[in-house]
Amino acid sequence: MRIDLISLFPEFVAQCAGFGVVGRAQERGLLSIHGWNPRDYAEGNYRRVDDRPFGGGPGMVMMIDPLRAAIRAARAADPAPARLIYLSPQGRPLTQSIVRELAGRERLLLLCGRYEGVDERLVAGEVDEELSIGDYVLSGGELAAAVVIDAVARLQDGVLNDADSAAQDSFEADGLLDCPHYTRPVEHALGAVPEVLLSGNHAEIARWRRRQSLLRTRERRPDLLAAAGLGPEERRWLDAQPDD
Ligand SMILES: c1cc(-c2cnc[nH]2)ccn1
Repeated sequence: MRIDLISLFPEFVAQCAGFGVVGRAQERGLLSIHGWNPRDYAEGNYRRVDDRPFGGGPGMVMMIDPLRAAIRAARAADPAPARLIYLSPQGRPLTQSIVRELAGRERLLLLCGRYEGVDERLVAGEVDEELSIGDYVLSGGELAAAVVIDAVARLQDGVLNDADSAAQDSFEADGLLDCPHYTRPVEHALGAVPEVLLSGNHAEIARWRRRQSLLRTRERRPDLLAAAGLGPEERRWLDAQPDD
């Protein structure tokens, strides 16, 4: 997968993407990330990329032309077509199913705004879709872009090894919250490891983990249960008393 990033701080995202699974994916040629800085396309002595908002108010707005030139340069750098995704609080909330859809694309173009945002005419004229990673305001879209890159990189063929893929299970496999995890020591002042996990009975361990995921999801994110497609035994678990 090729990812082109239009940002005033492309190195910020490249740094975030340089560690762990995503860093390894780049080293192995499974993922490439290219940065395009609108300031490199800004004109005038000060290479201006932002200006005051019409209508007054605080902050600055990113100007159309430097962004548009950077977007065009990014598109021209590779023949593969790509939709332009603008990371903004006004976007569609990012979910694992959206991540799966993005991960299937050959190429992503990610636009990161700064300041109060981007001139709406650029959004209307160039942006294909807007994505939000949550209902809060960041200093810019770069952290959101790093989240998208990490999530889609993990789904590229060959990126996750067996150890890594375990961490993919919860949302990826069934849309539920993950079950609790334990490791050595068995006994600790903070408590012991649940007996079933020491039993070696893999069927019982799998049932226990699934039940814990369901109970934890019901407790913390009941909104996720509707889409989980529960079987009859799982419904019984949820209908039973909490300590059954
Ligand atoms: C995506 C982008 C943003 C954001 C971009 N610029 C300020 N906040 C917030 C949430 N999700």
